[in-house]
Amino acid sequence: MTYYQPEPAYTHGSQPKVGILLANLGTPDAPTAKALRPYLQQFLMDRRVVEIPRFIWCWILHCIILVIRPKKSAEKYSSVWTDQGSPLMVYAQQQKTLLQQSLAKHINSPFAVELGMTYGNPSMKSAIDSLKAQGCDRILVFPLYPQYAASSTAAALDAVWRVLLKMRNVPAIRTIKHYHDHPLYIQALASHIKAYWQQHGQPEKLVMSFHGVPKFHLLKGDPYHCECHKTGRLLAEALGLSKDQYQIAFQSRFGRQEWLQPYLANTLDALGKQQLKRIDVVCPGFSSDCLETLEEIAMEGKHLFQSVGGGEYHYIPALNSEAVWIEAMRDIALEHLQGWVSNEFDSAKAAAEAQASKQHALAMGAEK
Ligand SMILES: C=CC1=C(C)c2cc3[nH]c(cc4nc(cc5[nH]c(cc1n2)c(C)c5CCC(=O)O)C(CCC(=O)O)=C4C)c(C)c3C=C
Ligand SMILES: [Fe+2]
Ligand SMILES: [Fe+2]
Repeated sequence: MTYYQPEPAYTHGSQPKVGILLANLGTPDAPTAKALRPYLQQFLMDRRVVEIPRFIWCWILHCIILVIRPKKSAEKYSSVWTDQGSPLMVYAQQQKTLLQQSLAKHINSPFAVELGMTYGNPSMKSAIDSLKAQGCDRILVFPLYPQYAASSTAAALDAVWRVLLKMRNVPAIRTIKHYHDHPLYIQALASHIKAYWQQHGQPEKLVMSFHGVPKFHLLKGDPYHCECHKTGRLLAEALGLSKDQYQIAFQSRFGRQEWLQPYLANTLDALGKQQLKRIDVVCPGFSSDCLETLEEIAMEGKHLFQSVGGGEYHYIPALNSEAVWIEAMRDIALEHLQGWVSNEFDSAKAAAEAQASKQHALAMGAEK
């Protein structure tokens, strides 16, 4: 009997392989109360997500929330569920496949890409086990959250550490903390929004909606609020928008505590009452569409805005599997893989350096 899980057999002289672990939140296996209950339990028991003292929270969660919420959430999930499954899962799988294909054109050494979820399936353990079984002894963790938040990014990293704690032969690990201000991410968002406007025209105002977190997270040092604002400012600059042409808001408030403000619901209410002819809403913090964008923003948000006198309402889809986003993901990954893989840039640079040193040696020889 051992505390540590069994290791794949060690082979001498095998070529080191690099694994890229795409980490995302996770989603229920089905849009039913039965599938929602274990998913919400795992999610809402995470101290990163809810920081209320355990003895009080366990009681509230099990006696109230897990009795009421699974059925309500299941109804919402049903309204966005696709033939292939939950939108978050469908897009995450597409991102994984496309990133693998795109990286294959740029990396000349062995690598593998896997998808691991903080909650639900495929679990972080199954993803790391698969990478190890494929021979990866170096892993880059790439959270699909552009802005760092303790309740999203750090929760995903915790899930990775929990797996490593039970491992004898721990791989080398690198993590991507954030890319909220990365020029490639901002460019991907801007070109995606411009393409949408070319097809559908431009609104009076662009609302950028980010997932909210409790306000005390900001007061206790979580940089998420500031990173959302920086993304918003850089995106507005890239789109050439003046301050009165865009607005930042926070969605998905949960519970009674104060969350980051302004709340999206209040923003939509105010803009609707101003009788704006058209607003567009985009969610730059979500790398793919999911319940929170497709139901809360595209459906509920539209109803809110129009029920108080607002005009046209457009939800601009997330980056999902857009080519600009896959290319940005690839280049962000390559930046963090430096020294771990040999890519075509390295090969070209190495060839140029070899050529230069050869010429230098020849010249030195000629001088003698
Ligand atoms: C309880 C507090 C919550 C915090 C804090 C929180 C932070 C947070 N969440 C995301 C991204 C997503 N959240 C999603 C769903 C979702 N979020 C919460 C609660 C908190 N999130 C709940 C209870 C749920 C489940 C749905 C519901 O019952 O309302 C999703 C969508 C998942 C899907 O299956 O489609 C995403 C994505 C971030 C980025 C974040 C912190 C910045
Ligand atoms: Fe959430
Ligand atoms: Fe929500």
